[in-house]
Amino acid sequence: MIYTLTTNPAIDLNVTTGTLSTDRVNRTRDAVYTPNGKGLNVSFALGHYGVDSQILGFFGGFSGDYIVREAARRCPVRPVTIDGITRVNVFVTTPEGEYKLPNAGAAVCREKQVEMLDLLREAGDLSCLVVSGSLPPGVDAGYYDELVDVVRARGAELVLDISHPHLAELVARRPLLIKPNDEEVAAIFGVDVGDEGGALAALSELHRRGAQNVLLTLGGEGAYFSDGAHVWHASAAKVKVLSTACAGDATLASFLSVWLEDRGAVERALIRAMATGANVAMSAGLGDFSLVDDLARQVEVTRLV
Ligand SMILES: O=P(O)(O)OC[C@@]1(O)O[C@H](CO)[C@@H](O)[C@@H]1O
Repeated sequence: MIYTLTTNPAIDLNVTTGTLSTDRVNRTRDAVYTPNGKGLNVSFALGHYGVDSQILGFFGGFSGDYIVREAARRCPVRPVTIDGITRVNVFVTTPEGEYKLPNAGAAVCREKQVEMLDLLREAGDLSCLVVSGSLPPGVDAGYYDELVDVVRARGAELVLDISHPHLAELVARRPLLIKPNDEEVAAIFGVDVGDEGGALAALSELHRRGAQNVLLTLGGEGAYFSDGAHVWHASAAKVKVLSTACAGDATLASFLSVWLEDRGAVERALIRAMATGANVAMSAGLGDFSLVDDLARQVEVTRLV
Protein backbone atom coordinates (compact mmCIF):
# COMPACT_ATOMS: atom_id res chain seq x y z
CA MET A 1 0.00 0.00 0.00
CA ILE A 2 1.20 3.50 -0.82
CA TYR A 3 0.96 5.97 2.05
CA THR A 4 1.22 9.70 1.46
CA LEU A 5 2.41 11.89 4.31
CA THR A 6 1.47 15.55 4.25
CA THR A 7 3.37 17.10 7.13
CA ASN A 8 1.66 20.47 6.65
CA PRO A 9 -1.80 20.12 5.06
CA ALA A 10 -3.95 23.08 4.05
CA ILE A 11 -7.30 24.19 2.84
CA ASP A 12 -6.52 25.91 -0.44
CA LEU A 13 -8.56 29.01 -1.18
CA ASN A 14 -8.38 29.93 -4.88
CA VAL A 15 -9.81 33.30 -5.87
CA THR A 16 -9.78 35.43 -8.99
CA THR A 17 -9.63 39.21 -8.95
CA GLY A 18 -8.71 42.23 -11.07
CA THR A 19 -5.37 43.96 -10.78
CA LEU A 20 -4.59 44.20 -7.06
CA SER A 21 -4.34 47.68 -5.58
CA THR A 22 -3.18 48.73 -2.15
CA ASP A 23 -5.42 50.85 0.07
CA ARG A 24 -8.66 49.88 -1.61
CA VAL A 25 -11.06 46.97 -1.41
CA ASN A 26 -10.11 44.27 -3.91
CA ARG A 27 -13.27 42.21 -4.38
CA THR A 28 -12.67 38.65 -5.52
CA ARG A 29 -14.82 36.17 -7.43
CA ASP A 30 -14.98 32.43 -8.07
CA ALA A 31 -13.79 31.46 -4.59
CA VAL A 32 -13.06 27.72 -4.39
CA TYR A 33 -12.13 25.99 -1.12
CA THR A 34 -10.53 22.57 -1.36
CA PRO A 35 -8.99 20.12 1.12
CA ASN A 36 -5.33 19.96 0.14
CA GLY A 37 -1.71 19.74 0.97
CA LYS A 38 0.79 18.13 -1.35
CA GLY A 39 0.45 14.53 -0.20
CA LEU A 40 -3.34 14.68 -0.18
CA ASN A 41 -3.21 15.89 -3.77
CA VAL A 42 -1.01 12.91 -4.61
CA SER A 43 -3.50 10.51 -3.00
CA PHE A 44 -6.46 12.09 -4.81
CA ALA A 45 -4.71 11.88 -8.18
CA LEU A 46 -3.57 8.29 -7.53
CA GLY A 47 -7.19 7.47 -6.70
CA HIS A 48 -8.32 8.98 -9.99
CA TYR A 49 -6.10 6.45 -11.76
CA GLY A 50 -7.36 3.54 -9.67
CA VAL A 51 -4.33 3.29 -7.39
CA ASP A 52 -5.13 2.87 -3.69
CA SER A 53 -3.31 4.88 -1.08
CA GLN A 54 -3.79 6.06 2.48
CA ILE A 55 -3.47 9.65 3.62
CA LEU A 56 -1.36 10.52 6.64
CA GLY A 57 -1.02 14.01 8.07
CA PHE A 58 -1.23 16.34 11.06
CA PHE A 59 -4.64 18.02 11.28
CA GLY A 60 -6.13 20.49 13.76
CA GLY A 61 -9.10 22.77 14.37
CA PHE A 62 -12.12 23.42 12.14
CA SER A 63 -9.96 23.42 9.01
CA GLY A 64 -8.31 20.14 9.93
CA ASP A 65 -11.72 18.56 10.61
CA TYR A 66 -12.97 19.80 7.23
CA ILE A 67 -9.98 18.37 5.36
CA VAL A 68 -10.19 14.97 7.06
CA ARG A 69 -13.95 14.74 6.48
CA GLU A 70 -13.76 15.73 2.80
CA ALA A 71 -10.64 13.70 2.04
CA ALA A 72 -12.17 10.60 3.60
CA ARG A 73 -14.86 10.62 0.93
CA ARG A 74 -12.14 9.84 -1.62
CA CYS A 75 -9.44 7.97 0.25
CA PRO A 76 -8.78 6.44 3.69
CA VAL A 77 -7.27 9.01 6.08
CA ARG A 78 -5.17 8.26 9.19
CA PRO A 79 -5.00 11.67 10.91
CA VAL A 80 -2.77 12.63 13.78
CA THR A 81 -4.78 15.29 15.57
CA ILE A 82 -2.91 18.37 16.76
CA ASP A 83 -3.74 21.48 18.77
CA GLY A 84 -3.97 24.62 16.68
CA ILE A 85 -5.65 25.26 13.37
CA THR A 86 -4.57 23.72 10.07
CA ARG A 87 -3.60 26.53 7.69
CA VAL A 88 -5.60 28.04 4.85
CA ASN A 89 -3.38 28.83 1.84
CA VAL A 90 -4.50 31.50 -0.57
CA PHE A 91 -3.96 31.52 -4.33
CA VAL A 92 -4.98 34.71 -6.10
CA THR A 93 -5.34 34.74 -9.88
CA THR A 94 -5.01 38.25 -11.32
CA PRO A 95 -4.67 39.51 -14.91
CA GLU A 96 -0.94 39.90 -14.21
CA GLY A 97 -0.42 36.37 -12.93
CA GLU A 98 -0.93 34.22 -9.84
CA TYR A 99 -0.03 35.18 -6.26
CA LYS A 100 0.66 32.14 -4.07
CA LEU A 101 0.31 32.83 -0.34
CA PRO A 102 1.03 29.73 1.76
CA ASN A 103 0.94 30.19 5.54
CA ALA A 104 3.33 28.62 8.02
CA GLY A 105 0.78 26.20 9.44
CA ALA A 106 0.01 24.97 12.96
CA ALA A 107 2.85 23.79 15.18
CA VAL A 108 3.26 20.03 15.70
CA CYS A 109 4.67 19.07 19.12
CA ARG A 110 7.13 16.22 19.64
CA GLU A 111 4.49 13.91 21.10
CA LYS A 112 2.45 14.13 17.88
CA GLN A 113 5.53 13.66 15.71
CA VAL A 114 6.25 10.43 17.58
CA GLU A 115 2.61 9.36 17.19
CA MET A 116 3.03 9.64 13.41
CA LEU A 117 6.26 7.61 13.48
CA ASP A 118 4.51 4.92 15.54
CA LEU A 119 1.59 4.89 13.14
CA LEU A 120 4.01 4.22 10.29
CA ARG A 121 5.83 1.51 12.28
CA GLU A 122 2.49 -0.23 12.76
CA ALA A 123 1.18 0.17 9.20
CA GLY A 124 1.62 -3.47 8.26
CA ASP A 125 0.96 -2.98 4.55
CA LEU A 126 3.33 -0.05 3.96
CA SER A 127 5.17 -0.56 0.67
CA CYS A 128 5.93 3.03 -0.33
CA LEU A 129 5.82 6.32 1.57
CA VAL A 130 5.45 9.53 -0.39
CA VAL A 131 6.54 12.49 1.74
CA SER A 132 5.38 15.82 0.34
CA GLY A 133 5.45 19.49 1.18
CA SER A 134 6.80 21.79 3.84
CA LEU A 135 7.46 21.11 7.52
CA PRO A 136 5.16 22.87 9.99
CA PRO A 137 6.51 24.94 12.89
CA GLY A 138 7.94 22.77 15.64
CA VAL A 139 9.25 20.07 13.31
CA ASP A 140 12.91 20.23 12.36
CA ALA A 141 14.72 18.67 9.43
CA GLY A 142 15.89 15.74 11.55
CA TYR A 143 12.31 14.48 11.39
CA TYR A 144 12.90 13.52 7.77
CA ASP A 145 15.77 11.29 8.93
CA GLU A 146 13.47 9.63 11.45
CA LEU A 147 10.90 9.01 8.74
CA VAL A 148 13.56 7.50 6.49
CA ASP A 149 14.70 5.25 9.36
CA VAL A 150 11.17 3.93 9.85
CA VAL A 151 10.60 3.39 6.14
CA ARG A 152 13.94 1.61 5.77
CA ALA A 153 13.26 -0.58 8.81
CA ARG A 154 9.98 -1.60 7.21
CA GLY A 155 11.73 -2.44 3.92
CA ALA A 156 9.49 0.06 2.11
CA GLU A 157 10.33 2.54 -0.64
CA LEU A 158 10.54 6.29 -0.20
CA VAL A 159 9.47 9.06 -2.58
CA LEU A 160 10.37 12.64 -1.66
CA ASP A 161 8.73 15.80 -2.95
CA ILE A 162 10.11 18.36 -0.55
CA SER A 163 11.79 21.71 -1.04
CA HIS A 164 13.68 21.67 2.26
CA PRO A 165 17.46 22.23 1.99
CA HIS A 166 17.92 18.96 3.92
CA LEU A 167 17.03 17.13 0.70
CA ALA A 168 20.72 17.63 -0.19
CA GLU A 169 21.63 15.19 2.63
CA LEU A 170 18.57 12.95 2.35
CA VAL A 171 19.40 11.86 -1.20
CA ALA A 172 22.34 9.95 0.28
CA ARG A 173 19.69 7.68 1.91
CA ARG A 174 18.85 6.46 -1.62
CA PRO A 175 15.18 7.46 -2.01
CA LEU A 176 13.46 5.59 -4.81
CA LEU A 177 12.41 8.85 -6.48
CA ILE A 178 12.74 12.56 -5.89
CA LYS A 179 10.70 15.19 -7.73
CA PRO A 180 12.41 18.56 -7.60
CA ASN A 181 11.69 21.42 -9.96
CA ASP A 182 14.39 23.56 -11.55
CA GLU A 183 14.21 26.21 -8.79
CA GLU A 184 14.61 23.59 -6.06
CA VAL A 185 17.56 21.97 -7.82
CA ALA A 186 19.27 25.37 -8.01
CA ALA A 187 18.44 26.34 -4.41
CA ILE A 188 19.17 22.97 -2.76
CA PHE A 189 21.94 21.50 -4.88
CA GLY A 190 23.42 24.68 -6.36
CA VAL A 191 23.07 23.36 -9.92
CA ASP A 192 21.60 25.56 -12.63
CA VAL A 193 19.31 23.57 -14.95
CA GLY A 194 19.17 26.16 -17.77
CA ASP A 195 19.28 24.29 -21.07
CA GLU A 196 19.35 20.56 -21.88
CA GLY A 197 23.06 20.29 -21.10
CA GLY A 198 22.42 21.86 -17.70
CA ALA A 199 19.56 19.47 -17.02
CA LEU A 200 21.69 16.44 -17.86
CA ALA A 201 24.48 17.70 -15.62
CA ALA A 202 21.99 18.35 -12.80
CA LEU A 203 20.49 14.88 -13.09
CA SER A 204 23.86 13.18 -12.99
CA GLU A 205 24.80 15.23 -9.92
CA LEU A 206 21.59 14.11 -8.15
CA HIS A 207 22.38 10.46 -8.95
CA ARG A 208 25.98 10.92 -7.81
CA ARG A 209 24.65 12.12 -4.46
CA GLY A 210 22.40 9.05 -4.11
CA ALA A 211 19.00 9.60 -5.76
CA GLN A 212 17.93 6.41 -7.55
CA ASN A 213 15.41 8.06 -9.88
CA VAL A 214 14.67 11.71 -10.55
CA LEU A 215 11.59 13.38 -12.02
CA LEU A 216 12.74 16.95 -12.71
CA THR A 217 9.80 19.21 -13.54
CA LEU A 218 10.14 22.48 -15.43
CA GLY A 219 6.56 23.78 -15.59
CA GLY A 220 5.82 24.95 -19.13
CA GLU A 221 9.12 23.47 -20.36
CA GLY A 222 8.07 19.91 -19.57
CA ALA A 223 10.06 17.46 -17.47
CA TYR A 224 13.03 15.13 -17.44
CA PHE A 225 13.05 11.66 -15.95
CA SER A 226 16.29 9.86 -15.22
CA ASP A 227 16.84 6.39 -13.78
CA GLY A 228 20.60 6.72 -13.63
CA ALA A 229 21.11 4.80 -16.87
CA HIS A 230 18.79 6.67 -19.25
CA VAL A 231 17.26 10.13 -19.46
CA TRP A 232 13.95 11.07 -21.08
CA HIS A 233 12.50 14.49 -21.84
CA ALA A 234 8.74 15.06 -22.02
CA SER A 235 7.26 18.19 -23.53
CA ALA A 236 4.50 20.09 -21.71
CA ALA A 237 0.98 20.20 -23.12
CA LYS A 238 0.11 23.81 -24.00
CA VAL A 239 -2.91 25.02 -22.03
CA LYS A 240 -4.44 28.22 -20.69
CA VAL A 241 -3.15 28.25 -17.13
CA LEU A 242 -5.55 29.30 -14.37
CA SER A 243 -3.57 28.15 -11.32
CA THR A 244 -0.43 26.04 -11.16
CA ALA A 245 -1.17 25.07 -7.54
CA CYS A 246 -1.50 21.27 -7.27
CA ALA A 247 -0.18 20.66 -10.80
CA GLY A 248 3.19 19.35 -9.59
CA ASP A 249 1.52 16.95 -7.14
CA ALA A 250 -0.78 15.62 -9.84
CA THR A 251 2.21 15.23 -12.16
CA LEU A 252 4.03 13.14 -9.56
CA ALA A 253 1.00 11.02 -8.71
CA SER A 254 0.09 10.28 -12.30
CA PHE A 255 3.71 9.34 -13.06
CA LEU A 256 3.73 6.99 -10.06
CA SER A 257 0.37 5.50 -11.04
CA VAL A 258 2.07 3.92 -14.07
CA TRP A 259 5.73 3.64 -13.13
CA LEU A 260 5.41 1.99 -9.70
CA GLU A 261 3.61 -0.92 -11.37
CA ASP A 262 5.87 -1.08 -14.43
CA ARG A 263 9.31 0.52 -14.23
CA GLY A 264 9.76 -0.08 -17.95
CA ALA A 265 6.80 2.11 -18.89
CA VAL A 266 8.60 5.44 -18.52
CA GLU A 267 7.22 6.88 -21.73
CA ARG A 268 3.62 6.08 -20.84
CA ALA A 269 4.15 7.40 -17.31
CA LEU A 270 5.58 10.68 -18.59
CA ILE A 271 2.76 11.22 -21.08
CA ARG A 272 0.16 10.70 -18.36
CA ALA A 273 2.13 12.91 -15.97
CA MET A 274 2.46 15.83 -18.38
CA ALA A 275 -1.15 15.63 -19.54
CA THR A 276 -2.47 15.45 -15.97
CA GLY A 277 -0.29 18.30 -14.71
CA ALA A 278 -1.44 20.50 -17.61
CA ASN A 279 -5.09 19.68 -17.02
CA VAL A 280 -4.78 20.51 -13.33
CA ALA A 281 -3.14 23.88 -14.17
CA MET A 282 -6.28 24.81 -16.13
CA SER A 283 -8.46 24.81 -13.01
CA ALA A 284 -8.52 25.96 -9.40
CA GLY A 285 -7.30 23.11 -7.20
CA LEU A 286 -7.06 19.67 -8.79
CA GLY A 287 -10.03 20.03 -11.13
CA ASP A 288 -11.73 17.02 -12.68
CA PHE A 289 -9.01 15.52 -14.95
CA SER A 290 -11.52 15.53 -17.82
CA LEU A 291 -9.09 16.66 -20.54
CA VAL A 292 -6.18 14.34 -19.77
CA ASP A 293 -6.73 12.04 -22.76
CA ASP A 294 -6.93 14.99 -25.18
CA LEU A 295 -3.87 16.69 -23.73
CA ALA A 296 -1.89 13.45 -23.81
CA ARG A 297 -1.86 13.66 -27.62
CA GLN A 298 0.22 16.85 -27.38
CA VAL A 299 2.97 15.36 -25.24
CA GLU A 300 6.16 14.16 -26.90
CA VAL A 301 8.63 12.00 -25.06
CA THR A 302 12.21 11.62 -26.30
CA ARG A 303 14.91 9.42 -24.85
CA LEU A 304 18.06 11.54 -24.75
CA VAL A 305 20.58 9.12 -23.27
O1 LIG B 1 3.79 24.71 1.88
P1 LIG B 1 3.89 23.44 1.08
O2 LIG B 1 3.57 22.25 1.91
O3 LIG B 1 5.18 23.32 0.36
O4 LIG B 1 2.82 23.55 -0.07
C1 LIG B 1 1.46 23.55 0.25
C2 LIG B 1 0.66 23.75 -1.00
O5 LIG B 1 0.89 25.02 -1.56
O6 LIG B 1 1.04 22.78 -1.94
C3 LIG B 1 -0.08 22.32 -2.67
C4 LIG B 1 0.15 22.52 -4.12
O7 LIG B 1 1.30 21.83 -4.52
C5 LIG B 1 -1.26 23.09 -2.15
O8 LIG B 1 -2.39 22.25 -2.13
C6 LIG B 1 -0.83 23.53 -0.78
O9 LIG B 1 -1.48 24.67 -0.32
